[in-house]
Amino acid sequence: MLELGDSQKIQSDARKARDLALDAGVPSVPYVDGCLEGDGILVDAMLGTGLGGDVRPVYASAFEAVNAAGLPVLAVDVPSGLCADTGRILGSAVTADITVTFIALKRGLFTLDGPDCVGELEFADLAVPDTAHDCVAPDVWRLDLDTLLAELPPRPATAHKGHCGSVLVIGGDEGMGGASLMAAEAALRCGAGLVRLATREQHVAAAIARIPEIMAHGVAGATDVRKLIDASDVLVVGPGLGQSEWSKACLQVALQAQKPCVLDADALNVLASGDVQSADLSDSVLTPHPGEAARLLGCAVGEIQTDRFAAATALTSKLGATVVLKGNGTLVASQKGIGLCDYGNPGMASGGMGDVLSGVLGALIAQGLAADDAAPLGVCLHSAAADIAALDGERGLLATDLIPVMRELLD
Ligand SMILES: NC(=O)C1=CN([C@@H]2O[C@H](COP(=O)(O)OP(=O)(O)OC[C@H]3O[C@@H](n4cnc5c(N)ncnc54)[C@H](O)[C@@H]3O)[C@@H](O)[C@H]2O)[C@@H](O)CC1
Ligand SMILES: Nc1ncnc2c1ncn2[C@@H]1O[C@H](COP(=O)(O)OP(=O)(O)O)[C@@H](O)[C@H]1O
Repeated sequence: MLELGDSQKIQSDARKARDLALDAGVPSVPYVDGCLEGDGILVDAMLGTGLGGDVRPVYASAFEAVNAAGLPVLAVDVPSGLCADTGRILGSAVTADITVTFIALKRGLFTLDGPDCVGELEFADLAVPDTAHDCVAPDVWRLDLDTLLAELPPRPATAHKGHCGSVLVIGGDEGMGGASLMAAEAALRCGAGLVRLATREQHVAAAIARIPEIMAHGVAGATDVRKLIDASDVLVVGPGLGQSEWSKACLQVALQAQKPCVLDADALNVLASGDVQSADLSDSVLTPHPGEAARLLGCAVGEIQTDRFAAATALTSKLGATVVLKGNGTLVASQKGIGLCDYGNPGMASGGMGDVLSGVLGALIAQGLAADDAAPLGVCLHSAAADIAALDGERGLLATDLIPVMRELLD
């Protein structure tokens, strides 16, 4: 046992654990620079869930030494330096190979920096009885794809395309026709009965050539879009929408329609700019990445990432919608609480991933799910598909690679 800091100051349970170790004959020596040479396993039991502000320099230098030692690291409960509540590294943290967490899963292990510090996660309940857990309501739910998939009703044998809902994707300003096309393709492949696309005229031929099942329309402005909105059940607005006058007119008419919407990308940016009048979004899903979330809340990206749980809650309260705060450990916030998706991988950091997600969500709402049920399922489906697709490698993973995998998972 290597003791870091003043052992006289160790209190409560930490002191009990130290005394037990000493009573059991575990030799104890002070931690000094260079003492980590040799072989074996490093057990990181330095700092835990009580950590408040940034770690002090003496700890930070020990963390760096642990990380540089080249030995396997097992962290107990939480890797030292990681905030168990937010998943943020508090200045410096241990990067573990395995973390054994006790009694309950801590939400910070699953989002932001958490997964990078945790390594493989093991859970030990320490035989705490269920009655103790019954006294504490979890504030975040870990989403499970199989459980969520069970909520999607099977198609009746008599189903026809009119039963499966119609999605209208609105987007694809100059230079971004691909974004709205990816959303439309994902919506069709995730089971929407009909998919229409309202886009710039110049993208129509390419859209039909790639996917003739999509009804692609060139729209010049609000009047053209309104006709398509009237024929559709769910609107997916934003992929490649841009922020031009055309973009604003398309978004405004969509919001006025009071139909369930999935708002993504530039729809969120235009909404944040205040250039359109918002509407009742209670049946809608908004899918900001941290940059878009910052614009919507009028703060810096760093503030969003400092506490993603607080940011997701603030967004759902401010906008009155189900909110998907994207990124490593995506959060789904609604009136039901916060769901956390721990599927997904860094291969997803490539253009178009969010556009595909918006189409998935549109398809699920079109098939009868409420916004706050479609969002957790769609997010898990998308990220779990990315994990399967990334078995061929994370680098070079394309957003459209997810689409056939999602189809398989859905069936
Ligand atoms: N093939 C296509 O047509 C594509 C079109 N796209 C569309 O392009 C439009 C604009 O996308 P841009 O990428 O320019 O703008 P973004 O708003 O996505 O990104 C602009 C800036 O926001 C911040 N940001 C983005 N992601 C972040 C994250 N995860 N965490 C923290 N900060 C983050 C960064 O500072 C970034 O430089 C959207 O409408 C989008 O749908 C993109 O989806 C890419 C593919
Ligand atoms: N490192 C990561 N780990 C897990 N998921 C990620 C990671 N990076 C990106 N993603 C996911 O990929 C998608 C990216 O969406 P977005 O940033 O809107 O992309 P785009 O604007 O190119 O469509 C989101 O679903 C996000 O959660």
